[in-house]
Amino acid sequence: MTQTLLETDGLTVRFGGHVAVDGISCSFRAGELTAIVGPNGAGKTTYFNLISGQIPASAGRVKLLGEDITGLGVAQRCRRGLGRAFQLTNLFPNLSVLENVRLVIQAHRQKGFSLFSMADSHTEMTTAALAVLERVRLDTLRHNTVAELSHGNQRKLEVALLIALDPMVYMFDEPTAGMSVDEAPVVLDLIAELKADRERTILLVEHKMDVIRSLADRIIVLHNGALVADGPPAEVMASDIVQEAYMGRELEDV
Ligand SMILES: Nc1ncnc2c1ncn2[C@@H]1O[C@H](COP(=O)(O)OP(=O)(O)OP(=O)(O)O)[C@@H](O)[C@H]1O
Repeated sequence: MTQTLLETDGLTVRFGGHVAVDGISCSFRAGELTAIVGPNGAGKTTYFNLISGQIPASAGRVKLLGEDITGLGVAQRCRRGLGRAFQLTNLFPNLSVLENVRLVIQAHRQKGFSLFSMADSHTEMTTAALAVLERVRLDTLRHNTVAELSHGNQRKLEVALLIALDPMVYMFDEPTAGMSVDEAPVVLDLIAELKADRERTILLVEHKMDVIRSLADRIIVLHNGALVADGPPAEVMASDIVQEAYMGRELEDV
């Protein structure tokens, strides 16, 4: 049986009187790409924020590889294998693209500091960083600073940094938003490549139907903070519940 990597169990967050994520219980298995869809304000980003630890849950649990990580912060979850695309604002805009990737690799490996191994590991980490940059076709821009990159290339760098972390769970939030028609396929191909590695699971918040169709093995639908549909793409997209959610009609009766 395919291994469950990530689970949320009754995950809930309230902002004042508003329940933004309402008791979501869901499991994510290795080798699966799950698209998370729903109308604006459905709770998709908030669900992501709860999983990655950006905001604390009001109730419920998050489990990674069966272990309860609800009480852990973002960095601790990241170290355990939960990877969400970086906010580039958290990086070093005046360092080069290569330096940024190398720093992530270095931080991730957390090797003990040794003068003898330092030179070797520096060379090895540079090689590893370059390999990651080649995968997103940013190797030719490796000496540019992050601040000099176009928006599309900054998004590609976000994906590169995530790959450098080598997580068990990849979380992408509209990874091709703002990219040109030329730039988007590189990122989509990469996500398809990551998916081919049957040991990871990928969560994708996405509005673009063509992207969902080409990548998703499964779709979960959120509406008013609740999980209202879960299944294979063709089935879910054809369901009344999704048709109604996207038409903006009420779901109370469902
Ligand atoms: N920090 C917050 N304080 C108060 N309300 C919030 C907060 N964050 C989100 N919300 C509310 O929670 C609900 C869900 O928002 P969320 O951004 O998760 O939706 P979404 O499905 O990601 O929408 P979109 O597709 O527009 O990005 C919305 O009503 C939003 O206004």
